[in-house]
Amino acid sequence: MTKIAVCGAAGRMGQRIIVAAREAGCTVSGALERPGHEMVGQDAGLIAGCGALGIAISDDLNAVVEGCDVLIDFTTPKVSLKNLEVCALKKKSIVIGSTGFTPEERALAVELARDIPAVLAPNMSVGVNVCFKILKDVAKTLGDDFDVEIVELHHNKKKDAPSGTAVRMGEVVAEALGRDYNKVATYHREGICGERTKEEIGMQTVRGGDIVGEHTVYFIGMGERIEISHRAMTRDMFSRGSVRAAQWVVGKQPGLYDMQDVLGLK
Ligand SMILES: NC(=O)c1ccc[n+]([C@@H]2O[C@H](COP(=O)([O-])OP(=O)(O)OC[C@H]3O[C@@H](n4cnc5c(N)ncnc54)[C@H](O)[C@@H]3O)[C@@H](O)[C@H]2O)c1
Ligand SMILES: O=C(O)C1=N[C@H](C(=O)O)CCC1
Repeated sequence: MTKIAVCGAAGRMGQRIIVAAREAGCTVSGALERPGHEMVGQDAGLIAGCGALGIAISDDLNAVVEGCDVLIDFTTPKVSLKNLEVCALKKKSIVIGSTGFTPEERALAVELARDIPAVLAPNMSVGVNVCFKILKDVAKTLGDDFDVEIVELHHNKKKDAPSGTAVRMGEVVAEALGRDYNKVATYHREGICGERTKEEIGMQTVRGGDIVGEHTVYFIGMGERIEISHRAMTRDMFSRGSVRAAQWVVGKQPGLYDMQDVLGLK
């Protein structure tokens, strides 16, 4: 039985991951929260709503990592990089779902995962990862004749924008079209901003209420339009995906993997 520890245990995702780990027959060996969090000391299972587990939420990163096979971390990029560093020191695996990494932070993650197997993915759902695959084919087939715009919608508590999933969708499309995402991504249009260039990929963000997560990539041509959409109705496919990644990653060769590797979609 895989021993899973969860970082961000009292968060929206952390709670669902604890439930998913139990449902998958894994042992929840530890649960972490930030020092000073009001849930530190409380039973992780009671907080997640799946009954007492006898595992108190802790703020002791070293002790929790020591006791697990793999740490599942849904927090923030800075916290995730620290967790990756500690997992590397203790030769443990890690699955990171946090989003909002800068290119420099991502490069650091690759470096830190040199000696341990790690998964870093902006979206753990099967559906979104199948969309990544479809988007590559569609973009390649349509080529430069269609304008690409990406719109994402999330809840009003989300801290990063655009979503990690939207950024990855933009990267996949840009790569398929032979463009540099960092040069062609267009996050803002206001005033007399001029006609749209052929290369740009528009990225639009909507925030409100309790939207779990919705993404649409528009391929807009002359007289026709293709829309590829994914709508998440609950967080459960993210949490189940992260547990699947945790079970997969333990024992793999060191290096930084993504969900496409886990699902065999490459
Ligand atoms: N990859 C995916 O499939 C996927 C799906 C959903 C959310 N996310 C991402 O996961 C992250 C978390 O999302 P959320 O909605 O659960 O947020 P949240 O704010 O509900 O939960 C984050 C939790 O991390 C805790 N935390 C902060 N610093 C910590 C530290 N130093 N040690 C331990 N815990 C710490 C917070 O107290 C909080 O409880 C975001 O980056 C989000 O974009 C990814
Ligand atoms: O709720 C969130 O936050 C989500 N974040 C991920 C992202 O940024 O792509 C995945 C969907 C939910």
